Amino acid sequence: MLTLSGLSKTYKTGDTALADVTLTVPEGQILGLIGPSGAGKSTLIRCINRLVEPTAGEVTLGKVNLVGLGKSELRRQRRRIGMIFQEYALVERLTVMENVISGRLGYVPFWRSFLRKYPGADIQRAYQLLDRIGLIDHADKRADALSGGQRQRVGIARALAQDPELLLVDEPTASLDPKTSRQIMRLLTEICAERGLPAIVNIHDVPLAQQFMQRIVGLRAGRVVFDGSPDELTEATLTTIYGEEDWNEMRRGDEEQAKAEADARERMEALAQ
Ligand SMILES: Nc1ncnc2c1ncn2[C@@H]1O[C@H](COP(=O)(O)OP(=O)(O)OP(=O)(O)O)[C@@H](O)[C@H]1O
Repeated sequence: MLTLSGLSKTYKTGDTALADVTLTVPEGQILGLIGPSGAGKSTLIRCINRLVEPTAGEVTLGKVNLVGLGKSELRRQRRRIGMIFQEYALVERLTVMENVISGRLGYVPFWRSFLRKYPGADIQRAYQLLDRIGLIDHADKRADALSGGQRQRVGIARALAQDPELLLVDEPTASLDPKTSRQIMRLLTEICAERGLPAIVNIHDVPLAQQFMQRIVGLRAGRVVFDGSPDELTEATLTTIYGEEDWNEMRRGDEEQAKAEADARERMEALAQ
């Protein structure tokens, strides 16, 4: 379980990105973080593993408050948190398998990783993960030979190789087309459910969040302005989170996207006849 208490962040520039955020994410829950640009979503995710230092508040994972830990203890505690990034952050010239197993880096002595001598159990586990994400046949391919969706699958498997107790996911589908985005979200939610793994997903796509998240937290100007289930997310609440002008614009964008997808489907069907 993850608990944030009074979490705040003011950058040196004077920008207050987070103001007194308090929330608990129980085991197995997948929480979507939505809000306009600059609302503090990335800052929130980065404060949890202290890639950004919070100005005040606590981040408690299990029984450990991560705020205030010294460098080496923080490094150890970070193993408990898997990160999945928008741009996948794979090592392009390494193979799929090597990328997945690099999730074990925090656990093996430096010389072993340098010589690429991972323990047999780690290798076996990495193959199991590759099988789970449907890429076992691509194990020996270089990461740069994969499609965007496949790369994000590798990103997911690498985070899981770490055996995390929490997943932090930063805009996982921002570089993917709508269909692949749904496949990735489905995989992510299934895996969290299988393992009882809690996750916080920074997601800019509201319909995708509504379709896949169990709980949605809306941030605006660093504060939580909505915390509830996807079906409680009404037009009125979305207007509160995004502001009237931005929400209307986003909705128009979504409608145009849906229409473009429907047109493309129709054209494909006509070609197939
Ligand atoms: N390194 C930084 N130094 C100073 N200010 C920052 C820094 N990073 C973020 N900010 C400011 O903090 C606020 C929150 O930014 P953050 O990136 O967390 O928002 P976000 O909701 O993730 O936005 P987006 O959806 O555009 O990525 C913004 O006002 C931003 O300008």
